[in-house]
Formats: sequence, structure tokens, C-alpha cells
Amino acid sequence: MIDIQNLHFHYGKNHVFKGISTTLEPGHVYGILGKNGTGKSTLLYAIAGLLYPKAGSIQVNGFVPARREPGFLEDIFMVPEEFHLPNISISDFVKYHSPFYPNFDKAAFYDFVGSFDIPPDSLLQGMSYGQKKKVFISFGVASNVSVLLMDEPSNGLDIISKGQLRKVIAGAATDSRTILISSHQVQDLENLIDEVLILKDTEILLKQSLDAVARKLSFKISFDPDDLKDALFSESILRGNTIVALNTEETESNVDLELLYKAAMADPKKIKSILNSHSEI
Ligand SMILES: Nc1ncnc2c1ncn2[C@@H]1O[C@H](COP(=O)(O)OP(=O)(O)OP(=O)(O)O)[C@@H](O)[C@H]1O
Repeated sequence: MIDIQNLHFHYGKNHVFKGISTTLEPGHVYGILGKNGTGKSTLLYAIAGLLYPKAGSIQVNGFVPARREPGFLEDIFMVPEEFHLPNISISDFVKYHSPFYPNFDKAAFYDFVGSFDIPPDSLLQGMSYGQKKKVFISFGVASNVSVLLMDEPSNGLDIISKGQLRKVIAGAATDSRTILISSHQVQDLENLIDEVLILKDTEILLKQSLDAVARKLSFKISFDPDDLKDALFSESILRGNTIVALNTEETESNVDLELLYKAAMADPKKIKSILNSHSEI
């Protein structure tokens, strides 16, 4: 479990978090959304122990990340947005790095790499950014850690590879693993995450399961202009509108993450109070 209490973080005078608190449980895939510069990467780095809280605390499975103890490091993996891989072969990379992860599954690693269409005998130096990223993600998932952090994992991947990435991550989503994915590509998170966390203005604006969101809000495309009067948020599309409204029906629609995000940005107070209200609508 990841337990964040009253976390403050700033770079000089730039305050990124002013006392955020939340817990993130195993068995969930969390999607972290937020505008550029709201602190998605900073949060992941702090959980990974690569940045230290200025105040407050973070605990990951009972470890304090900033202490970087071996028991912590062998059970967490972060795929940053930007990374450097050494100029060696894939097999040497596995040989030198997998011993740090006691549960590393070599066969699974080569399966993932193969599923991304990367020849297993490739040299890392000759690879494009997207190809290197696929190797690194494959390594992270195959390390079988209990906390997997990915910063914009689909960035730089082609359309087919994005589909494959979703399969690989979905396969990694076990009851004992906590997966956090930050992304601007909300479509890439659809049907992959089960909880959404939206950062805004040094705070956590929303942290909700998609099931809970679907119970409270409905997402639909409507060609009836009358529907607009009940909309909490709408966007016009060809001959109609996409609409976020209160869910007053018995049925639950699929959560449209992009619409949810836009609605939350357009009227944070209202969306937050609806989603945080305990009464059923
Ligand atoms: N090394 C650094 N030194 C100083 N300021 C930094 C540093 N890294 C990030 N920042 C600032 O901290 C804030 C949060 O940055 P962060 O990269 O965590 O945001 P983000 O939500 O991941 O952004 P993006 O969506 O653009 O990747 C931004 O205002 C950024 O300019």
C-alpha cells in the first residue's frame, strides 16, 4: 500500500503539493491526470524515493521511499518519461539489471519484448526512443514488483504498440500489485485503469473509482438539444453534443475519461462535490 500523508513539495518557490493525502491500494490501476506542470511526475518520483518530501510523509509497503532501502528498491519499478539505457545488448541489460529484482521473470520479459516486435538479440544503442521504451516497460513489468510506476508510458509508441502496451499492463494488473500511470493520452487509459486521480493547483482534485464515477455521472452523445439543459458539461460534435450529466438512471454508462477530465477542469467544485457526496442520486 502507498500511504501519502500531508505531502508538501516545492522546487524553490514553485509549490507543487501543499499537503496532499491519499492511500493507493494493491489490486488497482490508477490513472493520474492533470495539466502540464501539475506534479504528476513529481508525485511518481516522490513515491519512488527519487525526490524527498519537504514535509509530510510517504510510506510504500511500510518503507520510507527516501531511505532507498534494498527491500523497497527490489519491489518497486519506475518507467520515467525520459530515461537513458546503456549501450549494451538486451540480453546483457537483463543479465546486469535483473538480479536487483528477485521476482524477475526472464521468460515473461522476452515474451513482452517479442510482443512488441523487438528482436531479442537487438542492441539498445541502435534503437529508437519508442523501441527502447518498449524494452524498458517490458523489463519493468517482468520485474514482478508490487509497485509499478509509469510516467506517460504510451508517449512515443506507435498505434499498434499502444494496443500491445495496454495488453501488457492489463496482464500485469494483479491483486497484489499497485500500478500508477500518468498520462495525457486519456484514450490510452480507457478500459485499463479502475481509479482516476486528478491533480490540480497543488492538490488532489479527485480520486475516485470509475465505478463510483459511473454511479454518479452519465456520459453520452446526444442529438437532442433538450439534453443540454441538464448537462454539467458538454461539447459540441457533428450534429450533436457529448454530455456529462448527473446519473439519474438505474443504468451506468462507461466513464469517458476525457469528458470527465474536461468537466472537472471546467467546474472543479461542482464535479468534486457531486463525486464526493455520499448520497446516491
Ligand atoms: N527539476 C526541476 N527543477 C525545478 N522545477 C521543476 C523540476 N521538475 C519539475 N519542476 C516544476 O515542477 C512542476 C511540476 O512538474 P512535473 O514535471 O511534476 O509536472 P507534470 O504534471 O508531470 O507535467 P507534464 O504533464 O508536463 O509532464 C512544474 O511547474 C515544473 O516546472
